[in-house]
This record gives sequence, C-alpha cells and structure tokens, in this order.
Amino acid sequence: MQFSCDPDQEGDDLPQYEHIYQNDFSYRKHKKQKEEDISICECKFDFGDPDSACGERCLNVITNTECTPGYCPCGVYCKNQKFQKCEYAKTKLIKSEGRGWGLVAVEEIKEGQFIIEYCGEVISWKEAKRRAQTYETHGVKDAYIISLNASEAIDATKKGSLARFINHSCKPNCETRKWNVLGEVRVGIFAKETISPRTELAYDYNFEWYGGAKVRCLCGAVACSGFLGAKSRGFQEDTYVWEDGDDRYSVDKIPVYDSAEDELTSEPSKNELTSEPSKNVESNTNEEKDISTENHVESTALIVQQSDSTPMEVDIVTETVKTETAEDMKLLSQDSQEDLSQKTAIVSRVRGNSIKIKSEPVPKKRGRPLSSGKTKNVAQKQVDIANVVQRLASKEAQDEILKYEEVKKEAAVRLTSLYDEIRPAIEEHERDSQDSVATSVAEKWIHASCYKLKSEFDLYSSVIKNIACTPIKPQDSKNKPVEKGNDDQSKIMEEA
Ligand SMILES: C[S@@+](CC[C@H](N)C(=O)[O-])C[C@H]1O[C@@H](n2cnc3c(N)ncnc32)[C@H](O)[C@@H]1O
Repeated sequence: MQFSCDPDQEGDDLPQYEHIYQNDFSYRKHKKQKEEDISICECKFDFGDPDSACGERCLNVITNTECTPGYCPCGVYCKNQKFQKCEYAKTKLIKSEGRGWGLVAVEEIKEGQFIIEYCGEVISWKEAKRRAQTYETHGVKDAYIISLNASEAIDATKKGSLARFINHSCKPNCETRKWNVLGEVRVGIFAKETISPRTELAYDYNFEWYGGAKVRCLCGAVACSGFLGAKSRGFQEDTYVWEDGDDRYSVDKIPVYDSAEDELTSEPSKNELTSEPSKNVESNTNEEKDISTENHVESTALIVQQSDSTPMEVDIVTETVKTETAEDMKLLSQDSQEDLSQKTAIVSRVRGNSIKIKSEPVPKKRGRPLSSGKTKNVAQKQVDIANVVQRLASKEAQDEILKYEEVKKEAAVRLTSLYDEIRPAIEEHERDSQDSVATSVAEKWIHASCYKLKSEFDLYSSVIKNIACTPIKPQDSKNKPVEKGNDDQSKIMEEA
C-alpha cells in the first residue's frame, strides 16, 4: 500500500513510502523455525490474574523471545506476541521543524512498554552500504537504515512502519530492543520512561543507525553529540555534511526540544500538535494483520570471503564460533609445540645476527572489506624454494625443505578442492543470507585453512633454520664446502 502522511496536504513534502507491518524479505528467505527450537514457557493462565498469561515473569519475556502460537500454555490468552499481533501504542505523525516528520504519543505510554516495531526491508550490510551511498548521492537527507544483527540491517526508506519517523535525541525517551520472534530477530521501539501524551518520541541513533550524509543533530539536549549517529557511522566514510544553508528543512527554526530545561521528554510545541492534528497525522492501528506463520531459525553462521591471496578468508562473526576457532588453533598448535619452540629459538638467533630474508612483496592491493567493515591488506611473500635448496650443501637440509614444500602444496590443493566442494553452499548462502554459511561448512574451511597456514609456517621455518645452520654451496663451485657464518649465508637470504 502506498502511504503518505496526509494526502490532503498538497504541495507539502509528504513522505512517500510503502507502509508495512512486518519486515520485507525480498533479499533472502524467511528462516524456518524448527520445532525443537521453539521456546515454551511455563506460564499458567489464571482467570483471576490476567497478568499470569505471559507477563513480566514469563521465561520467554525475560529472554526477549515471543511465544509461538500453538505452543504457549496460555493459548489465546498469551500476552507475549506483541510483535506478531502489532500491539502498538497509539502514536501520530507531526511535522517537527528542522527535523522533518516525527512521531508523538497519543496516549500515556508506560515505562518499558512496546511502542512499535521498526519494520523495513531486511538487507545485508553490503547492500546497506551500497544503498546508503546511493541515497546520499541522490541527495536524500533522511536516512532510515538501522542495525538488525551482525550481518544484516533494516532499510525503511521505501518500505517501513511509522517507526521510520521517530527522530533522534541524545537524551531519548525511547530505545530500540531486539526480540526473537518465531526465530527471526526483530527490532522494537520501547519506552525508556513513562511518556505523556503529545510528547515526541525519540531514541538515540548511536550504534543503531547508518545514515547517508552527516546531519547536524538538532535534538537540543545539553549533552548533544553534534551529529546524528556519530558513533554508529561504522561503514560511512565522511563525505558530505549537511549545512544550514542547504538543508531540506530550515535549520534556523530549531527544535521543539527545550534545551534550556533539557527535559527528558521533549514536548513538541503546541503549534505543531494543535495545528490541524487530524490532517497532519496518521495514527497507527492496532489492527491485527495476517502474519505469516512461516517459522524460521537463526543459525550461527560465519562470513566467508574469497581473498586474492588465498582462495578464501574466514571472518568469524559470532562469539561461539570465535571460541571454537580459538580452540581449533590451540589444538593445531599443540601438535607442533615442541617443534615451535625449537623454531622460535632459531628464528630469534637469525634475527640476532641481523640477517634479512629478502622476499618479493606482491604489489599491495586494497583488501576486500570484511564483515566488520575493516579491510585486510594481504602482502604476499614469495620465497624461491628451488633457489634456496640448490644453494644448500647439506642433502638432509635440502630434503627437509622439499618435504615441507610438498606438504604446503598439498595443503593448498586441499583448500582449493574444498572450496569447490563447498562453493554451492556458499553461493546459496550468499543469495539467501548475504555471505553467511553454516557453521559445519565454515568449520571444514577453518581446518583446511589452518592446515595450510601451518604448512607454510613449517616450510619457512625450515628454510630459515637450514639457511642459518647448514653449509652453503659456493656460488662458483657447487661441491666446494662452505663454512658456517660465511658471508654467502646472508647473501642467500637476500636472494631467497
Ligand atoms: C529515521 S528518519 C526520521 C524521520 C524523518 N524526520 C522524516 O521526516 O522522515 C531520520 C532522519 O530524520 C532527521 N533527523 C532525525 N533526528 C534528527 C535530529 N535530532 N536532528 C536533525 N535531524 C534529525 C535526519 O534527516 C535523519 O536522517
């Protein structure tokens, strides 16, 4: 449904967007909640005590999880399905000078009360970044992208609920909270305090909001941070700052907030609220919508990316998997701990003698962005193993290096073929969940990657050890024995 705030107000800058009551999943499928993942509370409905049906003490409520219809012991009396049933507080739109449209409370809203869901299109961070840049390029000042989880965002620019109109304040009366609803995370706006009727709703965009251009904050709070979402501009490099002169709104007619008083709640001026409120305003409805019963499950996932130097790099997103990876690394390193201490000793000896190993740095490329928004620069070092081997006099040393080189090659082949094997899974997840693959697939990848890294470490350690400790063949005569500590030793390192 194409929705505009006030169809009668011709010529005004009415926002055009599609009004939705639940998130739009055009970019990926809804997750399906498995039966074994449904949390069933222990509430018992008592007719004499209406709060007994999934109130504050409900185990699901405590863990920010909505009860699943058909599984709650309170049945139709369950009060913990507010997102699903769109049980919103009554609010209305106002024109808040300097900040476009805003949302005000129509009735008193209690502290902690669910006000409205922040609905929009669920998109990947990659897509969110692309869109934020596009919106900015097109001069869209108002930004509606907020964080959903580590890999996804909600964009309410074109499709959204009335929550998209809630402005920012550095001293807010609302806050966002994430709830698990039928296996999907959803974002709700909740009251931080009791809010009286006609008070403008505002939450702190910091950490949650990903705007386009920089916008000066007009919240009027004493401790105002100066710019909107100043702390959450994770992926946004500073491009353009909206200044007073080029505002879509007139900034000199400033805020409805009383900065002198710096009250917790900021009352929009009487003018705004009383001037044709029925015209200016679109109340939200508590109307129950036909919510899809498709359930979904949230799986722990890793972001897997291909890099230029290795077929793929693994960037771990969730804490659980981070721990597992650390464990994996520990196990791998335990295997070779003895080896390692020996090698470390040799490496420090070589360092102590100030011998440099010359390597061929591949021209630095700008690394691909990781999910965290950071980039990784991979400078590839190449050692000419054949040259090193040829220059060593000891057969044992040569054999050792060649053996490690074989293992390294085999590890690289193993990683490449594993990539081919899991490519369909990765591609499917790239389509559905934007770069995320299942933990089992990623675990395999981590093992193969660690094996490859270890094989490289073994090879280069062996090269260092043997260059430092075994005789070098003279340049002119391959058979002439050379004494340790000969100048050739540093030369071979330079050449290697
Ligand atoms: C999520 S929208 C809020 C609704 C918006 N006012 C509208 O008319 O659609 C966010 C945008 O509102 C404006 N805005 C919100 N809070 C503001 C504030 N405290 N100071 C200045 N502009 C604000 C900014 O243009 C921002 O990009």
